[in-house]
Amino acid sequence: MTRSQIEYVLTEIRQLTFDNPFGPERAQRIERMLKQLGTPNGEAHPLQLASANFRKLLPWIRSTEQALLKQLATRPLPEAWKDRASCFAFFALYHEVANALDQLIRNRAADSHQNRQVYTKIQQGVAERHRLIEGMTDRIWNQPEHLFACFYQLRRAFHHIHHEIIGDSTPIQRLRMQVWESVFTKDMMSYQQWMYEAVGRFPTLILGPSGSGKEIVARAIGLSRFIPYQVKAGTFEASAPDSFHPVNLSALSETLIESELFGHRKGAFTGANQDRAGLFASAGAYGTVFLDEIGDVSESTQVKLLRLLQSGEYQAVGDNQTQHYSGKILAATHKDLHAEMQAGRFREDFFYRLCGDQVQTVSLNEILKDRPEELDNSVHYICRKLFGTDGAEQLSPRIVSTLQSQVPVDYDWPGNFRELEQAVRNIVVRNEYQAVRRPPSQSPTQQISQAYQRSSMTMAEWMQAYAKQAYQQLGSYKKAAERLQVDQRTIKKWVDS
Ligand SMILES: Nc1ncnc2c1ncn2[C@@H]1O[C@H](COP(=O)(O)OP(=O)(O)OP(=O)(O)O)[C@@H](O)[C@H]1O
Repeated sequence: MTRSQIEYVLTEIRQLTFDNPFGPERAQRIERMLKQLGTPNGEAHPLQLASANFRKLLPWIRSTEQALLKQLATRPLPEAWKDRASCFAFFALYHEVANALDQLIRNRAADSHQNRQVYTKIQQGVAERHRLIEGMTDRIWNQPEHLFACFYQLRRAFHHIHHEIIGDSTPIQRLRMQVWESVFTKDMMSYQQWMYEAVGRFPTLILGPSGSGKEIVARAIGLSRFIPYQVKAGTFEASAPDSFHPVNLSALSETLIESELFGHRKGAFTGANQDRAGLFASAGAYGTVFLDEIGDVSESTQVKLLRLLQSGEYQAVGDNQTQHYSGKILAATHKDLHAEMQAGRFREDFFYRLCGDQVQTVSLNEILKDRPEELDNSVHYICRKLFGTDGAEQLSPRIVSTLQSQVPVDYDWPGNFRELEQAVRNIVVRNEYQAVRRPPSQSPTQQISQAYQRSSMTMAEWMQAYAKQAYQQLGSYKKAAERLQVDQRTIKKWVDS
């Protein structure tokens, strides 16, 4: 290879190393590089989880590396190339061990023998590239165990985001990019050098309509956390596949929520027959607790969670000893939290503590508007989950055509993917799906003014709607009762009815 070819590859690979793998720039860059470099002579790279173009590019990496090392045997690296050469070494070594990392991910159980084999490969890989990384003083190169932990995290994140968040529409591509950034930030280099611990603990709020994949996004983020590797034990400090701890807060009573999250002591309440550790204790420092339906929790739980977010401190129910949680918190809701805050049902301080970062999921309607073919993809994905690959091949074309003939073209899928899953099951069983159209949603003010013009509400409905409007506007039962000059309990009865 010529010197200018080597320099070109070094420059582009530096960009490629830190490009978001789910962004359009990466695919464009790879295509440009292949155009510039031509088809490689080497064997196709056996990397499994990669696009065809990327596999074609990898032999170029190998030959650039050989040419570079040959050149380095006679003269030192130009100063301006050093940083790029180190990135190049990172990229080349990562892809050399990527299949072995995939194997670790597939083999869910911790296996110290397998971990040690990959670790040794990384150590050898660093040694072989010592001339490419000369002068580099950062942790990545001086602690192979840190490099291993970074590689393992990168691969896990790629794997989970790729496999969990399905679809080729633009909004879904954007969502995958957003999730990658939520894990690694936009500055991957600083993340891997020194930000990984702190950023890993940033709480993240996932917002979006019901059934639009908030839990899927939470799983992808939670399972992609950085976990240090312990050389002596041959294990990671926590088991990655067991590090995600979800809880649906709307399904539990107040006492159960606190017991589930914080644990309880024996005798703390009726039925507490023995001590029990809560989710925060089980999750540990490298775990993630996912608080689903956070918009539904009471003020008292919000206060306890706020304390935990601020100081890491909490107490088990019936215990006065303080415990600490230093893992990650993810929370999700389909509710409009700004409206909830205005109405006084969601604390502002809690909201701001929760959203170290925010991710917004996408409705099925938005996806289908952008790319109608996604209906086929989603149905195929759902059928594969229900009946396996062969079943999906057989069933999904029939299901798609039934949907197309029975569901109006402009149907907006209010229940999102969950509704589509239901539709698939209905068609499998009864060969039909009856989509229920909802009336377009109106604000309380619109409803009241229409009803006023048409005199279409009963007196009781009128009082109820008026009380709700006052409650939403003023933010508390007390203030609404004062304004409407009625008893607070009356307001509460109307609002909650
Ligand atoms: N992009 C997608 N493609 C196909 N199926 C999806 C997608 N996103 C979500 N699903 C499926 O839709 C169902 C609902 O997803 P999930 O539980 O994550 O939604 P949610 O937003 O958390 O809902 P809720 O607000 O009710 O908790 C799941 O079975 C999931 O597998």
